[in-house]
Amino acid sequence: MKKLLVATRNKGKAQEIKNLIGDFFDDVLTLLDFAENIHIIEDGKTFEENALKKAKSIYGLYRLPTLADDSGLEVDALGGRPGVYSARYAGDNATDEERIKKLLEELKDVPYEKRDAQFVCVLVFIDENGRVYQTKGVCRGKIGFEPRGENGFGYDPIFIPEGYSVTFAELETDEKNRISHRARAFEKLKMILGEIYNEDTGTERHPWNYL
Ligand SMILES: O=c1[nH]c(=O)c2ncn([C@@H]3O[C@H](COP(=O)(O)OP(=O)(O)OP(=O)(O)O)[C@@H](O)[C@H]3O)c2[nH]1
Ligand SMILES: [Mg+2]
Repeated sequence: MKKLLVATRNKGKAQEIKNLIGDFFDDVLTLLDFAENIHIIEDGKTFEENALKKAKSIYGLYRLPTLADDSGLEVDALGGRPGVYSARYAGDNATDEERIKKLLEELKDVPYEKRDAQFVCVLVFIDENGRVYQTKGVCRGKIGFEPRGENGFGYDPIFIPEGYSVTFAELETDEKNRISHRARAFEKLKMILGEIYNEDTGTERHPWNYL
């Protein structure tokens, strides 16, 4: 029975990760399944630092294969903000609605052609031997003028991915999971997992950093 621990307390993210991880593990647990309230302080300046800290903290406690996802929304007109502060953008206990409201307020005078943004996802995976692997995925798009759609989580109702006229929250779950920043980071992670866990494929090993 091969277990994966996912170092997240975010329900929307946890669900997407379960959809995206494939069949490398028999059981995928997140911190939401744990009775203890494990809290990791995300004080890194980059997604990479925070993802590594989350993965190392949980691996250090259980020594099982562990995955962490640090992600966020970078808005060009705001010089990349909220970025690593996406979760805390409107204060520690704010809701998704409050974060969206604050962002739309900050962008109220910015015209559509200047509302470019990107979602970024960095994954750090630590295998049962303590080896660390990192991948990254980016999805570019625009910030809309009002929230639209019910699917997804977080900033999804205001993010319109490139090549689309609807928001992430208006897309079917499967469609978001084909094109999102997280989907792109998972494509690369799954190549690595394939090499770690299906060693008999006879293929050349790739460099471990798939950034
Ligand atoms: O609309 C969205 N669609 C996405 O696909 C997405 N991915 C990330 N985010 C937002 O970016 C922050 C991540 O912060 P984050 O990586 O620290 O996660 P978190 O604190 O929510 O949970 P944890 O994994 O740290 O426990 C949070 O505000 C998320 O809402 C998204 N928003
Ligand atoms: Mg967090």
